[in-house]
Amino acid sequence: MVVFAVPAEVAVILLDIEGTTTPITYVKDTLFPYIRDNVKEYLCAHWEEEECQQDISLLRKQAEEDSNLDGVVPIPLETGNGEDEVEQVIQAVVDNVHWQMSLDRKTTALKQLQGHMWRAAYATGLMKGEFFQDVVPAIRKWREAGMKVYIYSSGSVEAQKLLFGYSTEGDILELFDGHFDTKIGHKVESESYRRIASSIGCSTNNVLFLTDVTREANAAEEADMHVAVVVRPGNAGLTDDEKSYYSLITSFSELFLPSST
Ligand SMILES: CSCCC(=O)C(=O)COP(=O)(O)O
Ligand SMILES: [Mg+2]
Repeated sequence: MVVFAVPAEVAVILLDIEGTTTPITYVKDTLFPYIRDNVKEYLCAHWEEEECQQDISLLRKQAEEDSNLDGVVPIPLETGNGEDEVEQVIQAVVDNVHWQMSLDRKTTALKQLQGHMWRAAYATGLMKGEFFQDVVPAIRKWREAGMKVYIYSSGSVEAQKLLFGYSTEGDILELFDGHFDTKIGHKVESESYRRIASSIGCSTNNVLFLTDVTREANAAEEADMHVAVVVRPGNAGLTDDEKSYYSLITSFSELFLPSST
């Protein structure tokens, strides 16, 4: 078995979700189709609510920023011109969400709406968060060894809490010391990792970040975090250069903590 020796200065393990704790297939075949299939119905049912209107405002702002991108769907402002106008705005939001999802965009606006939409699906038992089988036992072990464990995902903090709160392993939220999403910055920007360390109250070199995406690993490493790239069934392949440059693990059980020597 391959072993990744966790450096002694590491006190915090920071985890990505999709492709790291959770199969990409769960995200692509369960979470995302739910959004595509239900976004129109959700918007019609919640349109008058403050939270829904805030989500729309954020999506509209994002669409403005995206105005130079191919295929972007602008979201017109509602001027109070009756039901036909509401229907047009709803359709624009639906088309915008579908367009963003077709590109697997990780914008805060899209992720915020998705998090709100998944609430009902988790609460009614329609969906349960899934993890690779090594994940929960390893996190328990790390915590027993005194490690702090945080999540950093493009999925909103609310979506993260649903995934871990309503999972095939029950409610396992107690295993985490905190959650970060793109509100702290994008995962491919090194500044995000500096902000995370500062928010936790440690140095970046006290953190080990586990992710399947080498651009994220690169950004974390630039910020002086330790990184290991997680290779899981269904993840995107790595180039030969990436395979030789990064420390690779295929299971969390391959992490060897200093205290376990
Ligand atoms: C609760 S995470 C839902 C999955 C998701 O929307 C996503 O974008 C996952 O991205 P990650 O940064 O975890 O790879
Ligand atoms: Mg990932």
